[in-house]
Amino acid sequence: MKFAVLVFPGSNCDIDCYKAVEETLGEPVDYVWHTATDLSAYDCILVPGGFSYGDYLRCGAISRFAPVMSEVAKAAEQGKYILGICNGFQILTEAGLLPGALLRNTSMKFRCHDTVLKVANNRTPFTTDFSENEEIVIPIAHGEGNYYCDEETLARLQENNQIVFTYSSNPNGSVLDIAGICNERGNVVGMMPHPERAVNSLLGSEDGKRMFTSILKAWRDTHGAASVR
Ligand SMILES: NC(=O)CC[C@H](N)C(=O)O
Repeated sequence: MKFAVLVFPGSNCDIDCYKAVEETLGEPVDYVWHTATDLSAYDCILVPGGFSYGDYLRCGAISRFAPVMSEVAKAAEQGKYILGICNGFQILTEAGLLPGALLRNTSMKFRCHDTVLKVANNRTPFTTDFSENEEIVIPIAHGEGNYYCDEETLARLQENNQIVFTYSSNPNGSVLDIAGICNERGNVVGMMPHPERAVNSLLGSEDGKRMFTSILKAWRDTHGAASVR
């Protein structure tokens, strides 16, 4: 299974994502610059955190126009796995690949600490290695993580089971304590907490590891035993 880690000017969690794949899964992974126009070689695209384009205008508002983003949309349509973490989540909402928007934290402060998340949906390709309603520890680091959507969208998210993670203690004002969501098909997930920073007990938690092992398992399930290395 081949992973791409997108790199925008100002990404700063790209190396963490790369290492998480390399060390947790040992699968091939490449950095892919934001000007790339071909993602056909990749099975999973990670859109990492950071401050792409300096967060100018609004987090993710400029990145959504990067050349690589039309390839990300194509990959999403093809059913490939796409995970946007923090700034990556912001970019995916700005690009319209996930509904809603990320607003300033209600505290107006950058929040950087561990959070306890509840796994609200363990049936996405990214979450099957968790149990339903399991509580896991994953850190956050953001100034604009306050998930917002209108009531109609929220009702749809609930009906389709698209709320993937919720906070046990809401750090940013997100509607319904939402920490992560998926698209209707489940192959695109966006979340504010950073699973790639929770892949080793030395980092304080290894709960994030299971997002990576889940993705690999999902891919192997759909690509047959021949894909097991
Ligand atoms: N760690 C991140 O990806 C930060 C995201 C974004 N720059 C914010 O502050 O909200």
